[in-house]
Amino acid sequence: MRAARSFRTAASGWRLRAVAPIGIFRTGACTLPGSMIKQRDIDVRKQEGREAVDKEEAIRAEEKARLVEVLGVIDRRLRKELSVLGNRRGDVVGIRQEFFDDVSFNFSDATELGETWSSIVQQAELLAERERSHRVASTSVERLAWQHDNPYFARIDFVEESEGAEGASGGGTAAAGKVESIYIGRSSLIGEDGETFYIYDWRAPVSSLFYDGEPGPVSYETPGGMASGTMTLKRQFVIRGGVLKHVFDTDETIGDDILQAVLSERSDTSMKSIVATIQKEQNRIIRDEKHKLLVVQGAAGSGKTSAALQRVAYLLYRYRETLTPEQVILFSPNPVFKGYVSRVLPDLGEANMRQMTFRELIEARLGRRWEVEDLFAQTEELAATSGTAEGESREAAARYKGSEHFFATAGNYLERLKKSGVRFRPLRFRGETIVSAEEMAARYYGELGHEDFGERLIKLRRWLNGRLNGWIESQIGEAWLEEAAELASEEDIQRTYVQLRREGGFHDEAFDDEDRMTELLLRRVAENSIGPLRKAVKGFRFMDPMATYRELFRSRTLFTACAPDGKLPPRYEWMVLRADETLGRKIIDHEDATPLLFIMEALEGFRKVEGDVKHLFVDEAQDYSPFQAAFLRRRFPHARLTVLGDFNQAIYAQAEESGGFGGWTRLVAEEDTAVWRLTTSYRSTRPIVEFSKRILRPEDAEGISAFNRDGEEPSVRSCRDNRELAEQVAAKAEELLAAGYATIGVIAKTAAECGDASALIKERLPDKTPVTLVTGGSAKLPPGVSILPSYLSKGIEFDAVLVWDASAARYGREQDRKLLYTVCTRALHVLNVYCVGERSPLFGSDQNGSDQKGLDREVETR
Ligand SMILES: Nc1ncnc2c1ncn2[C@@H]1O[C@H](COP(=O)(O)OP(=O)(O)OP(=O)(O)O)[C@@H](O)[C@H]1O
Repeated sequence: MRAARSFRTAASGWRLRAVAPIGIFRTGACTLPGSMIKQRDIDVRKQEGREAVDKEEAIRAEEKARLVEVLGVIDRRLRKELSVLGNRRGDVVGIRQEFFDDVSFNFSDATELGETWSSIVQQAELLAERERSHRVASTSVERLAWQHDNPYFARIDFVEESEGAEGASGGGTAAAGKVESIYIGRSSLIGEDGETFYIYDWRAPVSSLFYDGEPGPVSYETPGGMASGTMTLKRQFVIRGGVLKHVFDTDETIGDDILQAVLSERSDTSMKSIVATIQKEQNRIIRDEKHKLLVVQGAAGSGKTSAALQRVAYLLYRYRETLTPEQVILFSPNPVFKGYVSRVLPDLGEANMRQMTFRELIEARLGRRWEVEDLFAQTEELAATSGTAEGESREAAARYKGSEHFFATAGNYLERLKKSGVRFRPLRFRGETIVSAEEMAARYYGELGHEDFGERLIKLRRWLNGRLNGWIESQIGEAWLEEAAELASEEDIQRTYVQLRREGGFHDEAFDDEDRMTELLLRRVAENSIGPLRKAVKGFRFMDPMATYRELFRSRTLFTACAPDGKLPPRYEWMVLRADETLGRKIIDHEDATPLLFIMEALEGFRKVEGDVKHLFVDEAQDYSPFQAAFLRRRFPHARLTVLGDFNQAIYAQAEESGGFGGWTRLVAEEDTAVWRLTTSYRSTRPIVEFSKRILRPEDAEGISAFNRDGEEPSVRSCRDNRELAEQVAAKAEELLAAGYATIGVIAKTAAECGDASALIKERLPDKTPVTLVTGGSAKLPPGVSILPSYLSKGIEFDAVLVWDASAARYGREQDRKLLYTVCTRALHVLNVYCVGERSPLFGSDQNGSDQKGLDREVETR
């Protein structure tokens, strides 16, 4: 039993239980029945209580003294670094101001020009070097400043096995046979002697003892093998503004009290780091270095994203000599999420990894040539056509085109394309064909037929450029060109003149300069005229991936020949008609975008492959189709994968086919794959977790548990119409803001509903209340009231969630179950659901027959 004392701290408002050092209150006296307690026992207990308090005081005094010592070291270091920073800044400003004073300009001839150029380069290099040093000094100052605020959060005392278990607990460095006190913080602090470790970085091997171990025998992994010993003490601190607020000793892995306090805090518009309270099962994910593929299936709010981000920080620390932040990519579900998580790494003292959405990848490659539908637009359209024959066909097509079957079909198609079938676009100028598509195909499959795709295309490009050169020659003397040359710009004439001079023209012995000038000018003008063709050739646009891909939906024989089982997919005929409507008009449905890009990149020899990327993180991985998973693997062939998701939140049509993480786990050999489960939900209060779980089918909800944090029971309320709904939501939002909640999410199913909701809510709130309509393009989550569609709420969280119209009409189908669950699990402290008319049956579809607990409190407002 741990004795505990409750109090509220002035600074943070946390409600903490200060736990006395283990053993201090362990008297055992409480086991006696009251009537049997004699005066002697009471005296003993009083005495023991006094001793405990004395010991607690002694601990506080010891830790305060140590903190003062550490802050002193930080202070001295900070002063030194500030002066270095000042000098560096002076250097940079000086060089910038005098940049051109130190460069001697002379353009009189080529040699002088060369020298001028190299002196500019030298100056630029000097400036870059000083700027780099300035950046290093400034990062160091920044780190020391936050270290001064909160230098460490934990201490463990550890005796290594070989050293014996004797020795007194206390500060200082280790000596053989002595207890080593290890203080753990966000970043390390080493004394000027280079040997005294005042603070260990949370990512150091020994720090894992804090996350994984309890006092007693422990071991941890070091680069040189396992180290074993005994942990004699585990202590947690709350230090703010350089002041020791609380000290807790604990015999648990990470004490509940601190976690309770952290989770009860108000949320922020940016995600926070969790280094002080990483849980054992999360630590395993963060520090895994063995596996090429790490799959994390975790309940909503179980810390998948948090674990992923701390893992990035861990890897950047562990491999700091060989891994740069640019070699790590995190695929995020949407731009809002990107903004939301972007502070975590900088707060941990690391530069951010690259972040992108799958949409951005598609847009970068296809968006300039074609109009590409995004996942959100597809989702909105599926919602709008839901229940119609058209809607069902579209949904089936979306699922199929994301399937492994279709990936295999596309792979087989590529095999056939090696022999025939790639479509080309002719090079034409003013109605005249310079090179026809047939000629290109003949060369591609003739002379170049033995090369692989990438090489073929490069050689074909070279050949086409040769053909264009030949065509220009053939045009000299043609009337159109002479006319165009007469209208040549001043600049063209001057450039031609310079060219001719460089080639040795206009000197005494030459008599034909005029003719050569004319000829060169004609060539220049012809070249300018076919500029767009050259550009197209450079970008491989003579190859037509769209027509090549479309062929699969034109020829049934071709499709069945490529399909692994020789069969057409269901609704193939519908897909053929749809392809005419969309691809035929250069519009790309979301479900066609990845297959088209795959074919295009394969035909280009995957020249955009990012072989340098060493770690790929995919968050909300359940939303990726198996096709997309396989495509990413192909695109980042050398990257280790960390894939995080929750199949209970698979809300897109394309993902349903994958049935979990099959699409991902089949990408890497089983022995190189680890699958971890996170079952405890830390985000939401217990009542919210229990409420949300009942939306799921029992077999899916099984195993999800709530971290023990109390809160108010969620409620489901009925309203007559949207106006009354807005009335209630606006009133609740005001009440919550007044109560100090910082972020309130009003989550509607679609963007269209959000537009209505936003107008109605704004009308009912005072102008000063911050209300923001969050759209697909929003990159930041503002404080106050955010109104957003369900799919944009993925991965983020709010102090309070007000669900906008969860009626049977909006969330009535089985397919809506996971969406509704996702929406409800965004809430940290408060969840209120509103419905216009009949509430969604998904709330009451508890298959055990019991009704929703929250529904007991339903308020009938009619
Ligand atoms: N060990 C921890 N210590 C403190 N807070 C934690 C811890 N683990 C998770 N949390 C908090 O729980 C919340 C949910 O975490 P996170 O967003 O990482 O979960 P998730 O599994 O990615 O959720 P979802 O799948 O629902 O988006 C965050 O506020 C996070 O800070």
